[in-house]
Amino acid sequence: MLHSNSIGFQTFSYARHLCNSCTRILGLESTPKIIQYNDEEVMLEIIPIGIDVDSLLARKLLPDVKEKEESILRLYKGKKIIFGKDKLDIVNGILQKLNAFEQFLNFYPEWRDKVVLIQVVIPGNSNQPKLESKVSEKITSINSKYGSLEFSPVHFYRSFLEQDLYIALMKIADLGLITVVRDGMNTSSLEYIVCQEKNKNPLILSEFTGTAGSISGAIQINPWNTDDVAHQIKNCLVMDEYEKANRHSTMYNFVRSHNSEFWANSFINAINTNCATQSERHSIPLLDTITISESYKNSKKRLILLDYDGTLVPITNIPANAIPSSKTIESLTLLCEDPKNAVWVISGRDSEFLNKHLGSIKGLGLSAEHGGFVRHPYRDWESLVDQLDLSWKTQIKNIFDFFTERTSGSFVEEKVAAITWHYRNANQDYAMFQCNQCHSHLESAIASNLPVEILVGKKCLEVRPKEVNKGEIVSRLLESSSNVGLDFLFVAGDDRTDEDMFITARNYVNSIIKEESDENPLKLNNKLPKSSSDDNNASKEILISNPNLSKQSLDFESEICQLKHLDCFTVIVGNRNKKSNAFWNVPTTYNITDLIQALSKND
Ligand SMILES: O=P(O)(O)OC[C@H]1O[C@H](O[C@H]2O[C@H](CO)[C@@H](O)[C@H](O)[C@H]2O)[C@H](O)[C@@H](O)[C@@H]1O
Repeated sequence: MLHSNSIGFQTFSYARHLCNSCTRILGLESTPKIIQYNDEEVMLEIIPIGIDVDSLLARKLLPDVKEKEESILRLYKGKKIIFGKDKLDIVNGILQKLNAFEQFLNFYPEWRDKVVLIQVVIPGNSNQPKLESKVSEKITSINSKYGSLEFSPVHFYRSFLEQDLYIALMKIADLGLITVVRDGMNTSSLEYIVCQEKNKNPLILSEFTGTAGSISGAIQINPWNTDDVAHQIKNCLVMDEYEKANRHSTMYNFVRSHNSEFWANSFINAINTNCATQSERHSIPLLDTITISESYKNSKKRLILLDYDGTLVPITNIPANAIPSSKTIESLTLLCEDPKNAVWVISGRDSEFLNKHLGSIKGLGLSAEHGGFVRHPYRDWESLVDQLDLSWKTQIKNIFDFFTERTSGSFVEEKVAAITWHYRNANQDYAMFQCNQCHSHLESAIASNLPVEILVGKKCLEVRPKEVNKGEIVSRLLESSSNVGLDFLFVAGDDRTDEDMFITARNYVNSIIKEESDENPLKLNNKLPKSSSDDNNASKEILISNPNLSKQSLDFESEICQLKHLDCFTVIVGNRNKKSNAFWNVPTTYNITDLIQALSKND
């Protein structure tokens, strides 16, 4: 399933169950609409099944059907007919139905000779001899207790039902009774509603059916609640015509509008939309180094924001060993020496580590623990988490220690305001399993009660304060007066926490465009692509952020640049097929090192 682009579900709860299983068993990240799998997005759609209403409406008028209706009515003259058709499977709730019907006859003796339950049972997916004998016993017991020589309250047909007879039974029924304890795309309820177009008789529907979520005019029941179902049977048999008509019209309108054609179209639309989004996403272009070099050269005020692990420095097995190369240090030093540049390393590492390896670079800005601490160039470290309650750390540490003891090779990295459990050096299959257990425990038992966010990192689980993220620190830097008049913005990162930086950069560019378009509406509007009025911001943003465009676009871009020039380059390091908010991609940290070296010598 996880190799699909889209998965369609009958109900929201089925989609939720899959999400939960993927998060808890496989450790995947998910939202109610998306499961993240191997850098791919599996889209979850709720598309309840529909039936071919028109052909059923036509079929029910056939003379054969009419004939069968008349013969059944003759057979059960003077009786109310309750109808049910189910497969002989444990989940179809036949026993629950019989129990409820028995209770109804028990509670309401005045109805004993006046109602018949016609129960059609078709063979199930497997042989169910035990269930079959229980059902037979129950029917015999009801019929002997409440029936007579002339009349049996339960009429049981065990066979495949010919279509015309099935339609005739649904047309003449006074009540449809569906008591399944679990099902998916069962269409019996929909067929019953269409067949009742004229009589408008009610439907009792188990809350566990796949259609219960959409058929709001039905009487919903829990099939395990025998007494309630018994009472509802009686209420339906005495329901007034006005209520019947109201309930039926709600159900019928839904079934008509959500027919099989609508169902098929919903699937096709979902697949088209999702595939289009995914193919767009798959084309994160490789960073055009000529364009960025030219842009760098022509700019006068630059902001350069770099993540550390996986961006400036390759991933290593032991965090302490991930240290910058001399080439990286030299390039950063040169970049910082240029008065046009403000250069920052924004990392999840703690301040002590960043100080040790990057602290001596003059003019370099540092941000530690995902923005919890900052060191402006030539200043001391400043804490942004002073006011936060960090008492949760002890509780999280205890949980991480528990998993560390049981996962050989894993360890805990404790920082001031965050805490990380690393398992890169443990047996991977087992560690992944442990990580999922730990994650699941944190999500269900801890996260909702504590002011924290849980992050699935690269072979690690990290817990940090909710209020802290890299986007916040980027936002502060962009808003700071020292960055007014910025004309070159470069942001590079490799993991989930860096996405917050990309999003903030994108929003910043969009806000500038909005400002410009508000100030110069004519000039900008004349230049906007005509077909994309709803998408104006996005188009403009791409034009600004992605200078590698067609001639026509470049003309438009240069027009914007005259208003206010800003070239923004957001770059994701690693797999270019990965979902990201960055516009550009480079495959490895070495490309970043080469790039910053080239830029530092470029001016
Ligand atoms: O924001 P970053 O600079 O990317 O830091 C994120 C985390 O990086 C470190 O862990 C990761 O890198 C280690 C060294 O390559 C690797 O062994 C580990 O598996 C990775 O998860 C760091 O230890 C964490 O504190 C940072 O939050």
